[in-house]
Amino acid sequence: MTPGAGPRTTLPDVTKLGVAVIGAAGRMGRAVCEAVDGAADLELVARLGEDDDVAALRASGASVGVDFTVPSATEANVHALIDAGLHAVVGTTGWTDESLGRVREHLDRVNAGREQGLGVLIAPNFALSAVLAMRFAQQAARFFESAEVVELHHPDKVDAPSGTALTTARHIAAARAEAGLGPVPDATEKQVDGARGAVVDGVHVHAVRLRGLVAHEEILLGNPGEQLTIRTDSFERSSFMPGVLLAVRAVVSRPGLTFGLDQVLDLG
Ligand SMILES: NC(=O)C1=CN([C@@H]2O[C@H](COP(=O)(O)OP(=O)(O)OC[C@H]3O[C@@H](n4cnc5c(N)ncnc54)[C@H](OP(=O)(O)O)[C@@H]3O)[C@@H](O)[C@H]2O)C=CC1
Ligand SMILES: O=C(O)C1=N[C@H](C(=O)O)C[C@H](O)C1
Repeated sequence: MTPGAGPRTTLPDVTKLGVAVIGAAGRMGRAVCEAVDGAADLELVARLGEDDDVAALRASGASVGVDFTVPSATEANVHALIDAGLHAVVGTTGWTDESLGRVREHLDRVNAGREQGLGVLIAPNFALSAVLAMRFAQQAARFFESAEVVELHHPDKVDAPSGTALTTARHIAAARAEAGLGPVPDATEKQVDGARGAVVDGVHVHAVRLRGLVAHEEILLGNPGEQLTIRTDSFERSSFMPGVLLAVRAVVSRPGLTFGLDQVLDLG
């Protein structure tokens, strides 16, 4: 574990919220460290990588751990943060109903014995444009016969489809089911494997990987004679930082599990 701001010669500033970043050397981790460093009310007290022990954060002065790592590591990190008595903000992808359920149970158990409960906030996307795109897609879905999701990312991304696209597709599917819509129309009888993308709760999701891109998504909604396209583009990782900082500040007073940044925005 490397102290956040070089060798520390004084105790952490107790008027600031102490933040530890896990995955600190990664693309998002580096941006989060910089954003936390630049926030007057936050103090970056630790940067962790793959070989560091999350349990050591107990004595670091950190109140919140921020995880931007890899899908195979994130759940264990969150349980370790809870065991160390920290709140958690998580942007890493790969969460399922089952892994979310385990975190919820863990929090219930730990919070039963605490005056001030711990919170975990997991968001598939912290960019405001993406959060709004997901919400707009959910609102529009019931009015359209067809719906497909196309996500486009940098080629160094290890998972496909993106966590944002999975969440978008699930929201669209739920809205369609609630409105009593049947399956999307599709006469395909014969295809090269994968040509129609992945199917998430009945919604086709397509993943593009292209050098030069950061994070982008298009939601296509179709009716006879018309189309609605909802598009979000993160051109830079700075787009995620206001949402991450908002989540860090919010999570300390939101005991239990929160899924999605929309939950802390006043979206109605
Ligand atoms: N919610 C959101 O708004 C966003 C979410 N993401 C998601 O965040 C995650 C990270 O993305 P990105 O920063 O681009 O990925 P990177 O590969 O750049 O960074 C991941 C970092 O995690 C480290 N790491 C791997 N395993 C562990 C572990 N067990 N404990 C601690 N650190 C570990 C890696 O170290 P090493 O390289 O040494 O293995 C690396 O430094 C992805 O799941 C991505 O989809 C990305 C952007 C926005
Ligand atoms: O890996 C990325 O870059 C991103 N991952 C998240 C996802 O999978 O949805 C969020 C954003 O799309 C960037």
